[in-house]
Amino acid sequence: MTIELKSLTKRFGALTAVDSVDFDVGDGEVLCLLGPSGCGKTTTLRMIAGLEYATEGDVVLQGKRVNELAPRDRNVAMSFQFYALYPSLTVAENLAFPLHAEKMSKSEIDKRVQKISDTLQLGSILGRRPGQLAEGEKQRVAVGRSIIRDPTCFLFDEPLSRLDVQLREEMRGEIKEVLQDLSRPTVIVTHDQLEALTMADRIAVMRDGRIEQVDTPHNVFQRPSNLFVAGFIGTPQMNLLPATLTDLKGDGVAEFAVEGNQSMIIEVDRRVEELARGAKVTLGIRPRNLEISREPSADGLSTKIDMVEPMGAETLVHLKDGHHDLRLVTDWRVPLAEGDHVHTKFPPKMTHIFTEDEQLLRTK
Ligand SMILES: Nc1ncnc2c1ncn2[C@@H]1O[C@H](COP(=O)(O)OP(=O)(O)OP(=O)(O)O)[C@@H](O)[C@H]1O
Repeated sequence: MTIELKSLTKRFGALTAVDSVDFDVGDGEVLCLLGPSGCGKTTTLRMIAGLEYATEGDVVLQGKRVNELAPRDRNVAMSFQFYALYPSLTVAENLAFPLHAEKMSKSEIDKRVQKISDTLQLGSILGRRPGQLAEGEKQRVAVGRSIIRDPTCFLFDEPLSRLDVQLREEMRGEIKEVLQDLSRPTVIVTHDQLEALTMADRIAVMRDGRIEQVDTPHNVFQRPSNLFVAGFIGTPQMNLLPATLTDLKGDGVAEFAVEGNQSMIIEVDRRVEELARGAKVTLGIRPRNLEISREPSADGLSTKIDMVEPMGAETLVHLKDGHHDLRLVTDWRVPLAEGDHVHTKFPPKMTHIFTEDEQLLRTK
């Protein structure tokens, strides 16, 4: 492991900005720190870079504890945005710029520029100035400039936040490819879940200074370890319904009383059998997993269509069951009218169960 954080904690006076954070990042691995504003992402990154000192815990880079080392002695590359090229310098000069501070020979600098230019396919534009580049090209040069120093690890803080949507989409894939080729550990801070889901090998979801889950993008989405992660990851947001387990029918089939007096019988995780009747739970189901039908049945709730929002290939339907708002995404072609009464079905095994302590009831 080349970046290891051990019980890393940062306090600013009475505020614990980062609270006993543990994770490690291997060579060639991209870990995204994801979470709402103020949850401690940037402070964690700054402690790895040495721009903030840890109050407690350790930062270990390539097996060596670096807590007391100054940023320049850690040989990490930290960049905030892939932007701001020097307009009067050529692409080659922009790329070489960070190397001048390192007192490198001209031939070594040329070699590095050549290598980066090959990796990012900048060969044909090396002699141009930023004003003569397309936006996507400028971005590639900016990425190149931030990785040319060959540090032990890369740290990026919201690297794509200033870009427009289309460029962001292009750059996500491109940066991921480049980082994979470089075989260094990378930590990227973002509050944009799409960025994390597409660029990360693993995502660390943070809240209030703590890590809630560190896992692959697939697992963070499919098996959120608690209610916070479930609600934070996924757009539109997962439907979360407070309910009480009223009966167990065997084989993971259970009856729930959903707040507001409706009950339904659905197939869920078999571990539901470990809960006692009367247990308070939260049922979580993604909007794309809900189904609607005109016929009432026991495996769902009767609802009324509150709003229909076309989203191109899919339609977002807002439903009300009297007490809750449910979101459903469908490509259903049958016309749906606002005010219609429909039955909202919870298909087998699509519903997550969160226990009273907000943790996911896990499959064995
Ligand atoms: N130098 C500082 N002095 C005092 N408090 C600070 C300092 N730096 C950060 N904080 C506080 O620590 C907490 C975590 O901040 P941090 O910038 O790490 O969050 P973040 O998750 O990166 O947020 P954002 O996405 O908004 O950048 C916040 O409450 C912030 O106000």
